[in-house]
Amino acid sequence: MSAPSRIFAPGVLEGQVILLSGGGSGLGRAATLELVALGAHVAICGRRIEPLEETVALAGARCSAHVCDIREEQQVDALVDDVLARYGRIDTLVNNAGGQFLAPAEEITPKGFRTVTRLNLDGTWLMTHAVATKAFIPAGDDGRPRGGKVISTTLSPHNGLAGMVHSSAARAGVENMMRELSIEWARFGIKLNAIAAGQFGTDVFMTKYPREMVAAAAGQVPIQRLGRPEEFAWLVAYLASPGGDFFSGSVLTIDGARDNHAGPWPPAVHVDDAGDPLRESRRG
Ligand SMILES: CCCCCCCCCCC/C=C/C(=O)SCCNC(=O)CCNC(=O)[C@H](O)C(C)(C)COP(=O)(O)OP(=O)(O)OC[C@H]1O[C@@H](n2cnc3c(N)ncnc32)[C@H](O)[C@@H]1OP(=O)(O)O
Ligand SMILES: NC(=O)C1=CN([C@@H]2O[C@H](COP(=O)(O)OP(=O)(O)OC[C@H]3O[C@@H](n4cnc5c(N)ncnc54)[C@H](OP(=O)(O)O)[C@@H]3O)[C@@H](O)[C@H]2O)C=CC1
Repeated sequence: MSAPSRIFAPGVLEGQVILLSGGGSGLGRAATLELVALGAHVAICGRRIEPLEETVALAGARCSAHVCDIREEQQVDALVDDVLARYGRIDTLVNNAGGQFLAPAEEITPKGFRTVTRLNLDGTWLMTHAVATKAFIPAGDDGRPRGGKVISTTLSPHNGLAGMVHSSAARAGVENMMRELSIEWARFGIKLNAIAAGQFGTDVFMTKYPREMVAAAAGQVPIQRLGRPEEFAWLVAYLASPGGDFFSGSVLTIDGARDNHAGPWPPAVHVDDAGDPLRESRRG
C-alpha cells in the first residue's frame, strides 16, 4: 500500500483512472505510488512484466500491470482497450516511458536514431492518439466528449544535451505535439502538457551512463543537486488534480535551473574566492 502523500490532501484524485507508461521503474514508479496514494486507480505499462509487478506490489490493489511496447500500434490499441474494459474510463494519460543511449552524433546509425525517435516521439503519439480517440473524444453520459489530460515527460536542458541528438530532437517534437494538440483538441476538453525533466537520480540514470558524467551531473545544476523522483511525482499529481485544470499547452521545466545554464555552476570567472557571484560597484 502506498504511503500517504507528504504534499497533497488524501483523496484529491479519488475515482480518477490514470494510464501511465514506464511505471515499472524510476520516475514512473514514483509517480504511480503518489497517484495511488491520492486515490487514483493507475494502470501501468512497460515491456517487462517483472518491474511492473514490483510496482503493483508496492502500490496495492488500485494499481494494475500491463505489458505493452508503446512503439507497437497493435499493442497500444490492445492496452487502451484493456484498461477501458477494466476501469470503464481514463481521465489522465501519463506518457513517461522513454529513454535513449548516449553517443556522439556522427556515430549514431540510422537504425539507432530511429530506435530513439520511435520510442520517444512515435510511442508518445501512438499512446496519445489511442487514448484520445478511444477514451477522451467519445461522448460521455451528457452527450459531450469526455475530455481528459495528457502529461508527457520530456528532457531539459532544451538547448541540447551533447550525445543525445536523437532524444533532443524527439523530445522537442513531443513538446510541440503537446502544444499543437492543446489547440486542436481543446474542443474535446483535452488538456496536454509536457514536463521537461532535468537530471533525476533514478536507478537507470545512475547506472546507464558513463560514471564520470553521472558524478559531474549534480555540479552542473545551479541548485547543486539531482532531482528526487518524488519531486517529479508531485508535479504529475498536481497536473492531474483540479489544481492543474487551467494548464494546457505548457512545458513545465523541473530541473533546478539547469535549462538556464549550460556550463559548470558556478563558472569560475563569475565568482569570488568564497564562491559568491561577482557584482559591479555602484557608480558615484
Ligand atoms: C553533460 C551532463 C552530464 C549528465 C549525465 C549524463 C547523462 C545525461 C542524461 C540526460 C537525461 C536523461 C536521462 C534519462 O533519460 S535516464 C532514463 C534512461 N532510460 C532509458 O533509456 C530506458 C529505455 N532505453 C532503452 O530501452 C534503450 O536505451 C534504447 C533506447 C536503445 C532502446 O532499446 P532497444 O532494446 O529497443 O534497442 P536495442 O538495444 O536493440 O538497439 C537498437 C539500435 O539502437 C542503437 N544503439 C543502441 N544502443 C546503442 C549504444 N549504446 N551506442 C550506439 N548505438 C546504440 C543501435 O543502432 C542498435 O541497433 P544494433 O544493435 O543493430 O546495432
Ligand atoms: N532520470 C532522468 O534524469 C531523466 C529522465 N527522463 C525521462 O523520464 C522518463 C523516466 O525516466 P527514468 O525513470 O529515469 O528511466 P527508466 O529507464 O527507469 O524508465 C523508463 C521506463 O520506460 C519503460 N519503457 C522503455 N521503453 C519502453 C517501450 N518501448 N514501451 C513501453 N515502456 C517502455 C521502461 O520499462 P521496460 O524497460 O520494462 O519497458 C521503464 O520502466 C524517461 O522518458 C526518461 O527518458 C528525462 C530527463 C531526465
